[in-house]
Amino acid sequence: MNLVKRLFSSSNQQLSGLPPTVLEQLAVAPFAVQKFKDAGRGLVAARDIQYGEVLLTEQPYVCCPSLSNRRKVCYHCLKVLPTPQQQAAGAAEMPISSRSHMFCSSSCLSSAQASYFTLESQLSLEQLERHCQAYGERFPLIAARLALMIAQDGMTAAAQQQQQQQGSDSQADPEAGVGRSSSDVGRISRISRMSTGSNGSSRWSHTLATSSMRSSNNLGTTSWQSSSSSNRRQGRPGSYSTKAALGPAGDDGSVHQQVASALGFLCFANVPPPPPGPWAEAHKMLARALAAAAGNREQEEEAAGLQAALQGLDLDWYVAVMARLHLNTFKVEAALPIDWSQGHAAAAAMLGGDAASAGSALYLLGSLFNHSCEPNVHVTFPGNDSTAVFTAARQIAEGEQLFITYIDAGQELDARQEYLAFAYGFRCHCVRCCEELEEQAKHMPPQLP
Ligand SMILES: C[S@@+](CC[C@H](N)C(=O)[O-])C[C@H]1O[C@@H](n2cnc3c(N)ncnc32)[C@H](O)[C@@H]1O
Repeated sequence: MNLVKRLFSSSNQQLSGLPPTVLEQLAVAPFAVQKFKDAGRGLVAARDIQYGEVLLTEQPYVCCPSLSNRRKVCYHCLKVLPTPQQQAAGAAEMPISSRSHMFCSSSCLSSAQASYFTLESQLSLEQLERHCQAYGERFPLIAARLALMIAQDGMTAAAQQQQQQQGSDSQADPEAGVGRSSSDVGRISRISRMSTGSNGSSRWSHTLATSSMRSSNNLGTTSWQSSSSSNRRQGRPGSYSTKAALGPAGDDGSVHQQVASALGFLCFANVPPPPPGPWAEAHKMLARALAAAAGNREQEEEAAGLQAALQGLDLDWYVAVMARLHLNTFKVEAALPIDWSQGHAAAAAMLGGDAASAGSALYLLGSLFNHSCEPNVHVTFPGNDSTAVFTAARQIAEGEQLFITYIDAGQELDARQEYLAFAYGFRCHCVRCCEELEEQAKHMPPQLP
């Protein structure tokens, strides 16, 4: 514990931005956060760790099912749903269907409704889903879920504020406005802040990097290319920090601020303006769907609250979110039932493509694990849902850095190096890569003088 505190306090300013939930988990974890020269923050064993020890069990901050397996997993927690045979045998809880989405339990449906699904059920994300299918993208759907969480909160906050105001107006002098409670005032200012962002203007065109901004991003000097070949671009020095674009972080209780605080602490890819075309296209589709929902609302206050929230979800916000999702999202691997009647999809599932994935999820503390092609920590999803369990893959000594693998570590050296540079913007110098590079160099033909 002392080591955790020492490492934590001796590290740079970025660590003070860790969200409270992450700090709580870190306080009981057998590891600490440390800053590394070439890899940004990472996690280090705070004591000797035994092989097979569970280091962390984490729920996702946000997750989303893969398009190909949407009807096989819970729309909220990604739990694999019982097969029709299991349902018929009465061996499992019956899934609940709502608006063509499946939920594993009524509590998952209620949690989804309280967060994003009430609003989502009133609009269509079909166009965005088609776009994701066309580009093989999964992150726009997570960004959409975050946007729905923020928009639904803006909408309900405005409606509640109206109700409270009506209640207090009937008791107090309406002209003096003395019936407005302090929480009303907080909500009013919160909605107006959400609509203008941190500086009240669009940030995309004029927020250029300064060296201090770049230093808050561990990719500041590296090149980055998106994992989607359709939006390849080279990260250049001179691109800017996108943290401000997430909106003001804080604790006024709004989901917008919570999301800004949570995502603001994650590392992100430098995305120089203009934004990648497919990102701008996807954002337009999302904004259109949300705006249509605002237009369809009967309650004036709700519509106004939704409109106000939407202004904070501009293209800058979207790019800032996507720049984080690309570097930090995990694929949730689950034991999905294989439908052998779907020959092609069954083959893809066997080969471990997207068909084998329950979905994608973002973990806040889990995002601090750096990569090695010979990891000492394994990530599994033993509950067949989005709860990630990080386990020691061997005995680890106090002070050793903890690594997971971001890729299929069974690949050859060149493929691993190429993919890590392409998708995560770094050159891997793990022990295995260094040894294999050395071996490769021995077999290179001698250079002519
Ligand atoms: C999921 S984050 C890991 C935490 C990150 N280091 C941070 O400061 O938040 C992924 C990013 O960390 C950096 N990274 C992870 N493993 C690395 C490694 N072995 N060598 C260099 N950079 C690494 C890369 O910039 C990568 O895009």
